[in-house]
Amino acid sequence: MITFEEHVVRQHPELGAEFGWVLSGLTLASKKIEAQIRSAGLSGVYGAQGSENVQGEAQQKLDVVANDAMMESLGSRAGVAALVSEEDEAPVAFDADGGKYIVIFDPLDGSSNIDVNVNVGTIFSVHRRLADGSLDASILQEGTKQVMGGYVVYGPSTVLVYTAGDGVYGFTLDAASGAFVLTNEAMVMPEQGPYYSVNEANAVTWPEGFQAYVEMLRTGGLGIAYSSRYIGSLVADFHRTLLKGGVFLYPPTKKQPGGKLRLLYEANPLAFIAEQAGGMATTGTDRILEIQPGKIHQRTPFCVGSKREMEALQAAVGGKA
Ligand SMILES: O=P(O)(O)OC[C@H]1O[C@](O)(COP(=O)(O)O)[C@@H](O)[C@@H]1O
Ligand SMILES: [Mg+2]
Ligand SMILES: [Mg+2]
Repeated sequence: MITFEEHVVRQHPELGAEFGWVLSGLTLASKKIEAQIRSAGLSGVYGAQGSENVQGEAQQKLDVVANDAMMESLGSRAGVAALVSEEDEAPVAFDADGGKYIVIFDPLDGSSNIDVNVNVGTIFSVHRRLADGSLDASILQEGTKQVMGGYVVYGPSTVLVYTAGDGVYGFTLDAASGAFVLTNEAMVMPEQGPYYSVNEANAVTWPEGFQAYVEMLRTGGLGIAYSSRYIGSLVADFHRTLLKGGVFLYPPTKKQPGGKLRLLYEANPLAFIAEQAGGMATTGTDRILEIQPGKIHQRTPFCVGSKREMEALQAAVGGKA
């Protein structure tokens, strides 16, 4: 039995003892979040909090519970310079001078699905604090600089997936031991898959290239009779795409011409995992991991999936293949 912490420390001794603390903070927080989700109906934490986050989105009670769990579990750890959350306007600095790592996260992804008992998750990205830069510069690094990208899906099983740049590994929370145990060694995304995943209600407001692309998938242009799947929890839609192949898209829309999903704590960690698994992640035209972030809550169009579907997308929307 190999646990998540043991796996990372064995594969990446260069990350140092402080990184072990970051890992134990991440697993502690996700176990707290999973326990709250499992008993949400009993403890009355379903529903809206009655407040908005910095992005003007209605916060759910569980968004706040999950954010508190991440802040408490990671903030007290040696090695953490700052935490950046979807739910907080500004970074929260802890050991800004001594801490080596910055953890950026979406504490609970898929909020709109919480009350109906559909899979939700936590997405995280870890950067090194730059020795000679400000905290802001350390936070606003390109996705290629990530030390680790990962997520936890709270589904029928609680599953953690991570990459630190040498492949993708999956772990399942073992209720008996309370540990995330290695269950998916060296995960590889199929080269082509049976599903496309997109909120088609927005189709009429997508740029033309995206409309033509989805129409091409629907009419057998890639030689497969696709099925559509859309959960509306990015983390769960991504997890399926990683395991089964295909493509997930959140194109620009009339309402959100710059895209909906957030670069630092949604797109970047998942793009890192996708590439490490043999897939691709772009805005349609540009590689996600090479975008220079300008602000912490920046949004981006996000397209991720198998090589075959992604190359066809690049061709349809005029990007670099
Ligand atoms: O409802 P839409 O517009 O299809 O958007 C769904 C997307 O929004 C999100 O719920 C946004 O995440 P949060 O719940 O963390 O705000 C993604 O998980 C999902 O992919
Ligand atoms: Mg999210
Ligand atoms: Mg969220």
